[in-house]
Amino acid sequence: MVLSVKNMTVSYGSKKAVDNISFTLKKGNVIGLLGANGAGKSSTIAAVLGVQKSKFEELSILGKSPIRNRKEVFEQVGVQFQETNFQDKITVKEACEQWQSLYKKTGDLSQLIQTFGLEGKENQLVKSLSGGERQRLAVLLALLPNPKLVFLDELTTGLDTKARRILWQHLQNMKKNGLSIVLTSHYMDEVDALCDEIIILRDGVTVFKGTVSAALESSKKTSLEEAYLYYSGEEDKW
Ligand SMILES: Nc1ncnc2c1ncn2[C@@H]1O[C@H](COP(=O)(O)OP(=O)(O)OP(=O)(O)O)[C@@H](O)[C@H]1O
Repeated sequence: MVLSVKNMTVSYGSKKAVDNISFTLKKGNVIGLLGANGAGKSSTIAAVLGVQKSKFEELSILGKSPIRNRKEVFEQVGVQFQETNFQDKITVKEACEQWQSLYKKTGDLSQLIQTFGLEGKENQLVKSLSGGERQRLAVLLALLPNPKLVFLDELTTGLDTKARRILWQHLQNMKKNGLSIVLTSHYMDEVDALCDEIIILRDGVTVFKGTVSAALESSKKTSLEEAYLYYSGEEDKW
């Protein structure tokens, strides 16, 4: 297993933000964490990465503890944050080089710059990139260590239709080459295109875990969006 989480709970004071979540992820598979705003997706990722305190029976990434074997594990793991905080006066190239220096081995930077449509923008300040370009840079940085597992938080928020489809295509190819992905998304077309399995969280509780087709079957809905709304408790709620 690339990732194994058993009975993990994240609490903020007396509030349980994630209640007893369990899941596993195999090589080359994609799992989607879904749920309304505040359902516990980011807290789950932070706890799995070991940056948020949690209680658990088991937590292992590539067979090791991300807490005890932090350095070793994170050589092989990429993380895209919802809002990557870049320094004010840093260029695209400098941001990539800074990120590269954190890892012993990285993938081919110029290839990735091409893949993510940032060629010709290497010397541009990151803060002057468009929102979509900055988002693509954040995904590029997550993939820069040539990871075995990558965490993508709100992967294509802010990307236009074409950019989303190109990105899905790239991820599907990387998946075929064995990349495992944990992603959060509010877009069910994206989930449908990429995920082998989904977990739907509602107030921190896992209300559905399984494949997209199992979600359709058990909810008796005809689209993933409807099934998602049914499970997440967002139906008819503003
Ligand atoms: N540091 C914190 N202290 C107290 N409560 C927190 C903290 N971080 C998150 N929470 C609460 O925990 C719950 C889960 O938040 P989390 O950010 O994990 O949700 P999410 O599913 O990622 O939401 P979104 O879709 O809006 O990003 C929310 O009710 C949130 O207000």
